[in-house]
Amino acid sequence: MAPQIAPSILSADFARLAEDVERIARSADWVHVDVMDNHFVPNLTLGLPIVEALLRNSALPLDCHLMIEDPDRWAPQYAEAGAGSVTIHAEAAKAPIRTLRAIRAAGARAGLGVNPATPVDGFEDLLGEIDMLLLMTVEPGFGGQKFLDVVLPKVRRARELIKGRDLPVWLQVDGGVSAETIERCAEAGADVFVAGSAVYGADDPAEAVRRLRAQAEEATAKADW
Ligand SMILES: O=C(CO)[C@H](O)[C@H](O)COP(=O)(O)O
Ligand SMILES: [Fe+2]
Repeated sequence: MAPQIAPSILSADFARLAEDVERIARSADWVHVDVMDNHFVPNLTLGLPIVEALLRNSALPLDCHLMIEDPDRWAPQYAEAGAGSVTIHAEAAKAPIRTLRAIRAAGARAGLGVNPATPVDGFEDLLGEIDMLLLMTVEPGFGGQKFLDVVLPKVRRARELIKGRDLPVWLQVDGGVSAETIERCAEAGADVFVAGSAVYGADDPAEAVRRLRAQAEEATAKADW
């Protein structure tokens, strides 16, 4: 699967969200939307009404990353609203299989997210229930943090597990992904790259996306997975 770039609007201008999404519309694949509830993570961002408004304004699929305490209750509503993908956190979900199935039944890709310290071994039996595995490469909660190299062996391990089962599961890295780190992520096995500050902190966000894509494609072509 060709590398996908998903700019995170966490680093966009929240007063001009539609315009900032439009700025990357022709170069990005997905728009990554970080939903934070100030309970699962110590930050508060946006919720369903804003996602619904973005859905009316964006031609790109919305990739909703739910960093919330009660994803079992909320995730299906994001899928029903029309999100392209909905990711719930393994640390937060109490009924992950039911919730992942509800996301898929509503027509969205189902994602499972794991924090930097959560191992992926133990979730291999859920791989058949998901379309994407999201590995946090920073502690969730804020944009602009430093990439955690310590997660890279887990990216490799996750790629092995996905390959071993021959499943069409996207492997997404999220946090601190930039021109300095994207190649290491691609070499380790990631194929979806979330980048917030590296895109919206650039003078030309669309060009930043194109550069990240070129780096990811080159590193993937050289990778051994
Ligand atoms: O989920 C997230 C934080 O919890 C964000 O998606 C992520 O941090 C993107 O921002 P940046 O690229 O600036 O790290
Ligand atoms: Fe995210």
